[in-house]
Amino acid sequence: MTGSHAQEEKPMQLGLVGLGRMGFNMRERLRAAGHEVVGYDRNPDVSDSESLADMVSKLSAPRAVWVMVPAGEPTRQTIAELRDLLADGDVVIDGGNSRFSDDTRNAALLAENGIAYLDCGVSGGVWGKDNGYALMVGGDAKDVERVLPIFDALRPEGPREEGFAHAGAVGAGHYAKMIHNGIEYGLMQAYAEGFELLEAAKVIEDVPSVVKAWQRGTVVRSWLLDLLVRALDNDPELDDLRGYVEDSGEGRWTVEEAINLAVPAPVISAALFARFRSRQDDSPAMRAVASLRNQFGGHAVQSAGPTSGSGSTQG
Ligand SMILES: NC(=O)C1=CN([C@@H]2O[C@H](COP(=O)(O)OP(=O)(O)OC[C@H]3O[C@@H](n4cnc5c(N)ncnc54)[C@H](O)[C@@H]3O)[C@@H](O)[C@H]2O)C=CC1
Ligand SMILES: O=C(CO)[C@H](O)[C@H](O)COP(=O)(O)O
Repeated sequence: MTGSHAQEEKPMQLGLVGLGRMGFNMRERLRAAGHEVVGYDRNPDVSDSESLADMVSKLSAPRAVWVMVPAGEPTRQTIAELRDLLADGDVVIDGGNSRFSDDTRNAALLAENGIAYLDCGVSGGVWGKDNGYALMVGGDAKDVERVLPIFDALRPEGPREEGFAHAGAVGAGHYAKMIHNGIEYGLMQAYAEGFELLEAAKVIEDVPSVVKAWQRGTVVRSWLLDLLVRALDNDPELDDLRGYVEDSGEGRWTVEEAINLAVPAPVISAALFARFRSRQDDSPAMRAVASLRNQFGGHAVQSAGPTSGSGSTQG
């Protein structure tokens, strides 16, 4: 981490649960900023503590604990355990990609023992250690204020408002991160379709050089474009990997919200569905379309060969 934040001056102690791709680097960044981090991970190779209880026992009250484990059951379970290990006046921050609807439940559970709760959407991926993490926080202002030195150490350098937002009450941080990820799906899909079109067009002789040229001065320059350039530097036609794309849930939740709010979100929805399509070897829907065209118009279909899509054409 280069340079410094004016707000970093108050060193804090933090318990950090989950030291994987994100938590491990966050621990590094926090320590580099002068904070004391006591980590716990189920993987003893990276853990500073033997158990969650052991981690908590190494912290001085009032304690702050950041949870950075997989979203869903592992996060809910960790927070339920923290409810019994922590006490009145402590605070828990969930930095994972939890669904915003989990936050009210987690906050209520912790409140039973007087423990405060903040939800924090984190963006920056595995690059955050050096670049900083953009943070979107939900919860009470007084709790946000308490852990501001931690947020300041994690966020990118520069004006706080350009890498940090107290987005609203509990749930607002994860809601903001959900929409961020929905946008991420749409942006990635647009670059991906542009890439495929460039590849398909016979007029373009060097696709990576065109994409690289877009990095400066263009309307479409962005960090995702920079990452595409980086990927094409290593593998100019991206043929070292399969076009199979998983999803974590964030895109689905964004589309669910679009439906709940009756907000048209055709780009994000299409990007989500493109991922589902990427997991199919053949498309039952397209078999139905081909079959119907054949039924009504006698249009040719391809027979299913030993490998889908490679069959012969039938009139
Ligand atoms: N990888 C990314 O780009 C980003 C991930 N996130 C979120 O951050 C969280 C962590 O993600 P990653 O670090 O990528 O995942 P990861 O799978 O690399 O790491 C998760 C870590 O948590 C540990 N763990 C799992 N259950 C545990 C438990 N009950 N107690 C203690 N440790 C436990 C695992 O051993 C592992 O080291 C997830 O909620 C994810 O959605 C958020 C922003 C970006
Ligand atoms: O939050 C992230 C980036 O901002 C994570 O990388 C997340 O896993 C991306 O979402 P998905 O796995 O659904 O593509």
